[in-house]
Amino acid sequence: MLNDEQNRALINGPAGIGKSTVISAIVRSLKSLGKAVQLTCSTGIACHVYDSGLEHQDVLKRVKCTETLIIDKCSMISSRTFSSLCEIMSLKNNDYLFGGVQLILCGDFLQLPPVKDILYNDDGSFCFENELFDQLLPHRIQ
Ligand SMILES: Nc1ncnc2c1ncn2[C@@H]1O[C@H](COP(=O)(O)OP(=O)(O)OP(=O)(O)O)[C@@H](O)[C@H]1O
Repeated sequence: MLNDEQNRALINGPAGIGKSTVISAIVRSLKSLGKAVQLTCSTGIACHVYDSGLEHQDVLKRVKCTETLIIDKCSMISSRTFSSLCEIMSLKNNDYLFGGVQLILCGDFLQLPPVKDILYNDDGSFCFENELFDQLLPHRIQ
């Protein structure tokens, strides 16, 4: 389990290796410790950020109470969406990237890539191509 000094992690591996199983175990463990965990995936994030139908206040409340944010299928999170998420999470605490929440990304960058979206000026580049990614996670994707 991650401690306070291991505040962020990338769980990366090929299809069927057991990433989602590990995530489920992490969620169970963190919840048993009383942590406020939000688990979502790339399609879920699209729903929450753009067209979830939730009242803004509901999203804001959820952002502010989140202690750990887990994003599964992160290969489909574009660089632009990653920046947007970072901005949204800064509503919790503007002093830290992603509002200072514990961030756990999970996925396989050799599976589905982000979807390009001209309407949102999204060129479909990967989240790991975003400079914020380097600041948040020291991992290198080649
Ligand atoms: N330690 C393990 N021992 C045996 N089976 C496992 C183990 N971990 C996971 N599995 C099984 O392997 C299968 C794939 O696991 P899981 O869905 O977690 O993989 P994944 O890496 O998330 O896959 P994908 O990238 O395709 O979403 C599941 O049926 C799961 O129950």
